[in-house]
Amino acid sequence: MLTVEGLVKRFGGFTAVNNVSFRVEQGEILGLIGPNGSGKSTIFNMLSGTLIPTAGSILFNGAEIAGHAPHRIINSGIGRTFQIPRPFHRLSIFENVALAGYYGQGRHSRAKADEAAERALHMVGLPTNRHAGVDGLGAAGLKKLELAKALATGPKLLLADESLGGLDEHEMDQAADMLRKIRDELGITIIWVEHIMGVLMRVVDRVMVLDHGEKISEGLPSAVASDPRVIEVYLGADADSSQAAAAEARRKAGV
Ligand SMILES: Nc1ncnc2c1ncn2[C@@H]1O[C@H](COP(=O)(O)OP(=O)(O)OP(=O)(O)O)[C@@H](O)[C@H]1O
Repeated sequence: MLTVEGLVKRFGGFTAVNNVSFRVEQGEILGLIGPNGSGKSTIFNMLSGTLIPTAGSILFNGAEIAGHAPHRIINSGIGRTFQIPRPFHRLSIFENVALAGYYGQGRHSRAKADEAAERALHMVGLPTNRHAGVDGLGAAGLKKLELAKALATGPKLLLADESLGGLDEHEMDQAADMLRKIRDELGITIIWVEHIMGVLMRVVDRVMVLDHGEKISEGLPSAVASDPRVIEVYLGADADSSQAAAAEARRKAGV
């Protein structure tokens, strides 16, 4: 479904993403992890059109989309959530999601956007009535709203950016289960960027690990969690604590 080849992003003389290639198959959940500043968001920003790659190719269902504007990319079927939810506070929950549907589906039909909003809100478990406000939503509710907005755009591929930040353990499990449900029930392919490795490992089919803008490991969660390069760079240089964290990740991943 998605084939990325030789993706590069430079900011001046600094290379944030250096020659990264990967594929995502239809119906897969790919986890994208790496330490702070390793290039995860920069890759998402290139996939969603907010950044233009310095070099490389992004083929989505066979068509080149590298450098396309965000609205073209959304209309072609790639939706995304953002790390920091920024809803319109003067609009209701429903209106926020319907607006995303109106913009994202490129159909300019109010009725279709409303339908998409209703389905998306139902999927994530938020109220579908027209008037419930955004301000009462806590961290978990705002994450759900973010997800509903992305779903209302009608994605075939969903880029989920750090969906678990700010959630407690129970909410994290629920959010991870939600991503799997979106894949299982709606058939949406997902790339999931996340810091919290344990929960991610339980849900994804494959993981790709970045460090300093380069891909350092890729594979099944069980193999990646015990890859010495991942233990060293992602889990920290301290051998004892990194081994313990890897063991914990494997325990949570059930491997
Ligand atoms: N617009 C920009 N201009 C200059 N440097 C940037 C820009 N955007 C990102 N960077 C740098 O590129 C590198 C990769 O950043 P990026 O946000 O992609 O990392 P990340 O893996 O998503 O980090 P985090 O986990 O903290 O979100 C960082 O060193 C960052 O400072």
